[in-house]
Amino acid sequence: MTDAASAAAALTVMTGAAQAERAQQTEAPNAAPLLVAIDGPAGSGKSSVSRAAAERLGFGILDTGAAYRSLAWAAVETSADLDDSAAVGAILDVWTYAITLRGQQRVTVELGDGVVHDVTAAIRAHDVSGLVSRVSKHPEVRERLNEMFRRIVAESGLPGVVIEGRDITTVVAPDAPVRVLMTASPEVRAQRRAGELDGLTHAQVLADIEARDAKDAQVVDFFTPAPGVTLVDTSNLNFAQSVEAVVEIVRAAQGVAEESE
Ligand SMILES: Nc1ncnc2c1ncn2[C@@H]1O[C@H](COP(=O)(O)OP(=O)(O)OP(=O)(O)O)[C@@H](O)[C@H]1O
Ligand SMILES: Nc1ccn([C@@H]2O[C@H](COP(=O)(O)O)[C@@H](O)[C@H]2O)c(=O)n1
Repeated sequence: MTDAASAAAALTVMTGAAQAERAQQTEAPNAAPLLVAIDGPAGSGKSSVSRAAAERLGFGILDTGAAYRSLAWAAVETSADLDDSAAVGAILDVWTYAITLRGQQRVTVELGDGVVHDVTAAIRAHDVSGLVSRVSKHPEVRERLNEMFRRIVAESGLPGVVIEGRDITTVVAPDAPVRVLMTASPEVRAQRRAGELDGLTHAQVLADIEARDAKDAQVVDFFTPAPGVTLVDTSNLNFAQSVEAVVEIVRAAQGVAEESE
């Protein structure tokens, strides 16, 4: 499939100036989607397992880390100080952010100058992973992104959305009918990630993910399940088993909802 065709096949949700214009042209969706909130530390499998589970369920998937990564990418691109909350906020004032909720992930950022950057690959770079905690530590930035996430989900028009990150079960969607904390031991997470990152040893990957988790955990708790949140430890589960575990939790919640109707 060409880039253009795959972008058309996927559902993209825009934010910012372009989103406001689009909202005037389209009708509001009918019902709020069923929300599946998934949190967890780096490399626990949140993104890949959430994506596969969402496909099985016919739901969309919102990867919230992609927005923080895109913001870090944009700060570097515009030489903004990542530690300065106002400078990072100024990017949010002008940017138009778009991410696909179905199909292959595509993330684009426009920084107010009309140039649309496809950052899908760039935001996964090792240096962006090392910088992203510096933008995600700002409470004002988090509040604005959280608003954006809620809007993206509400306007998706989908029957359900799996939304994954660090504070989805606790801050972004604490009332979601399904809330999961996905964990795995640091060694297992590093092992999985090392397979993806050429040139980095297991020890380097382990050090990187532990350092990022430690910084991120100063802002939000994604190690302990909040009350009502189901813990899924994937340390001893293969990929298919992890997906099955999430799908089962969602199906059980759907069954309970149907019984009470
Ligand atoms: N249960 C599992 N068994 C084996 N491999 C897995 C399992 N879950 C995830 N993986 C693999 O582990 C790697 C990391 O998973 P993923 O990118 O989904 O983690 P993540 O929690 O979203 O990480 P990050 O927060 O750093 O983006 C991927 O290569 C994925 O395919
Ligand atoms: N809800 C979230 C999601 C992400 N972050 C920050 O973004 C970084 C990248 O997230 P990945 O899921 O792609 O690894 C992460 O390290 C956090 O700094 C966040 O704060 N809240």
